[in-house]
Amino acid sequence: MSPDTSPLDVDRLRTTLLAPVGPWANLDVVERTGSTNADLLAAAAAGAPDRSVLVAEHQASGRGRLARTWESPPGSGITVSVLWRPVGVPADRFGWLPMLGGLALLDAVREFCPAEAGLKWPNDLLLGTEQRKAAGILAEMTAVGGGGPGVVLGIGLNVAASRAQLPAGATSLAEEGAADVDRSDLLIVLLTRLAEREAHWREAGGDAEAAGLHAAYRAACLSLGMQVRVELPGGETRVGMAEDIDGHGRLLLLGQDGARQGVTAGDVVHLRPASG
Ligand SMILES: Nc1ncnc2c1ncn2[C@@H]1O[C@H](COP(=O)(O)OP(=O)(O)OP(=O)(O)O)[C@@H](O)[C@H]1O
Ligand SMILES: O=C(O)CCCC[C@@H]1SC[C@@H]2NC(=O)N[C@@H]21
Repeated sequence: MSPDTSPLDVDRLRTTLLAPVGPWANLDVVERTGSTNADLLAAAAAGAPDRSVLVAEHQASGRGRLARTWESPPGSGITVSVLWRPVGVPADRFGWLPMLGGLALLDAVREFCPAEAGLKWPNDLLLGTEQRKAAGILAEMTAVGGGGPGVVLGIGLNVAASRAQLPAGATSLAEEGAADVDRSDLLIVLLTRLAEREAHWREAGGDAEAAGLHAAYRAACLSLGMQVRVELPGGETRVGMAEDIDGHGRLLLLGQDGARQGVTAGDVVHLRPASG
């Protein structure tokens, strides 16, 4: 399997996705950068508009949660960041954006890949019978000022890479039965689904229940119903049944003593099956 797919068709992306035809205000595709999230956060601080998109063919220092790295063999996947400034939505509801992004990603992946797909709370897309990680999502708040509160949501998705090119435990669409995926087609579907879900959420004032997000996420989340061990900063761990996601996007754990505790996504160092 070759890691190389055709280069992204920038003209087609722009004519399909940019206003007035499409939902996005700005779309740049760069050949190479360090991190699309870092670049778009800097652009946001300099006043980049709501609904800006940045895509990289080669991302040399992609970042994941908690200063981890995101590895992406050049031209073999999708590395994209979007900027939203959801005017009118209270910032304490922005915690739903990574999950909204996960649902849009799942919609897109299911159109191209026959394998079983689901979401691991809060930010991973898992594929196949072994439930390996094929994509990750990183949401970062924009700096205060620079055009109102906003969020940069970054998505890394493995499309054509072989397992040998990826970190242990990872997989790609190609490895799970989706050969020869056209990355431009996939990116168009992904950015369309992202814009639809976010517009719906924004119209609902960020209310995940009203936007139907809560129910959709519950149905897509593989973590729910499992006994899990959550490692928190400082080495603290919590074990319990992952019962639900609450209105703020926190994972509700039901402990063996019957007590319920909410876990915030940003605090999770690791979330694993309790037996693992
Ligand atoms: N292209 C990639 N595909 C899949 N996984 C990757 C890729 N690049 C990096 N990773 C892994 O993603 C991890 C970051 O994701 P995250 O913070 O969700 O941790 P995790 O290991 O997936 O979760 P957990 O420890 O809770 O099981 C990195 O530590 C890295 O091992
Ligand atoms: O699994 C994770 O922890 C999240 C990974 C997020 C990776 C994407 S790739 C595009 C964007 N730019 C980055 O530097 N990170 C995100």
